Amino acid sequence: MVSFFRRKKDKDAAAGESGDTRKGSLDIEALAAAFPKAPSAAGADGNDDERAAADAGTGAENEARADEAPATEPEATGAGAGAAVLDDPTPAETVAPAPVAATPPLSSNAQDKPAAAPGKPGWRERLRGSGFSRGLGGLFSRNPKLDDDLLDEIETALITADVGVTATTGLVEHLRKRMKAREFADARALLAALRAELVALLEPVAKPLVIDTATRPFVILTVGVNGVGKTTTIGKLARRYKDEGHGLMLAAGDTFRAAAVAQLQAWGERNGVAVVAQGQNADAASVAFDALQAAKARGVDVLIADTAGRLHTQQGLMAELGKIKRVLGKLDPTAPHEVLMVIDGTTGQNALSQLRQFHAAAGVTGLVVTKLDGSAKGGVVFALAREFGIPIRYAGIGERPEDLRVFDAEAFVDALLPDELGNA
Ligand SMILES: Nc1nc2c(ncn2[C@@H]2O[C@H](COP(=O)(O)OP(=O)(O)OP(=O)(O)O)[C@@H](O)[C@H]2O)c(=O)[nH]1
Repeated sequence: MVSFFRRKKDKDAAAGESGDTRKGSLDIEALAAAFPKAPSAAGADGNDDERAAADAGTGAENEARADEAPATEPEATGAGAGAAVLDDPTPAETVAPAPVAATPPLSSNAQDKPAAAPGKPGWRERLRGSGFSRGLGGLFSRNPKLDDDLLDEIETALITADVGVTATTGLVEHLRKRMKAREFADARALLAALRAELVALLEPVAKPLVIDTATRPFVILTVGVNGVGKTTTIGKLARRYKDEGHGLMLAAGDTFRAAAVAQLQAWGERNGVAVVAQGQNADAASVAFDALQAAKARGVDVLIADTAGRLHTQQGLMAELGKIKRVLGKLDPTAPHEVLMVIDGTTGQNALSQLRQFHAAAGVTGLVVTKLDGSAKGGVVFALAREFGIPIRYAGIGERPEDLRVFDAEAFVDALLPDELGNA
């Protein structure tokens, strides 16, 4: 049987993997529409126009470039921690832990969901609904024959699950060769081989983030497109690192979205972690600068800086990431020590062009793939691994603080594959 995707493959490969901008812009619009935000009043920063366009999902982002140079970069003054060193003299405010009762909910429904079971069973429980799991599960529940049709159907299932044409073709053609060489006794043996190949694809990128305790503070800069879960991930990381005994500070560098600063402060309050903030519309680089100064002065182990979501096509906003990095580098030439890009697992193949652009602008050193629970197809993780080889540090498998797992190639693959093989 020649699958639908086999027929479409050449066309899709040309459009999707060679960076067809028209297709990309449709994906971007869909993404922006999926995470609508009320456009805020435009500030003095020309970047606000880009942000407003992105948040309103107008598709005007390509025209709304902010061409002006980023605002004046703060100088390393040797001033005390938290000192105002900006053109805008708004002092940085360090939020001390507050009563938990005052903390707003993490999100509308996060509180009501049952916690994921710890360890590998949590992966399977959360990823069962993924497109990947459903596609292959349906296939193997029919006891298929070991033949070319089965490989075509596997190919369709993988592409449908966002694995991408290049990665899928590589996997399937290798399995086909092995089948022709009579390596497999039956379909189950083929599935076992598929599992091994999927794990082998992910193993090189399953490299946990190691906090270098000799570097103090170890600075993590989080970046990503709007609404992918950056602030939520920072909250989860704060909980994790605090539990591991690290002294922490957070920098509320998402100064665009009205609720982002409050959201981060809520996470800080809940976990007893100080948050450096200057409020909405402050210069993100200056927040990062103040926060690093404060973290150094206090001897904090880990500083995690949030940034506003930005579409990867918005050149002015992408350049702002470079500015934040440069400003951090004035206080510590080795900072940031990790540029952690958060990617929404439901984004599909558009995640590849996002990562390409963010990597070019900010030098991404690690990934967090979020929202792998629920409706995510899961396959994009394989496409990212194959194309970039950038370490995948964590997987977000829910909204609760404990729903951030160190990325584990075997646990992830087993959670996606039919029950009889997966031992997660
Ligand atoms: N189901 C699920 N939801 C998640 C996960 N991570 C984050 N979210 C949700 O995604 C939504 C957006 O998360 P935020 O942390 O606000 O995203 P952001 O990237 O900071 O957003 P911007 O500031 O607009 O760029 C929230 O409703 C989160 O609860 C995850 O792993 N699974």
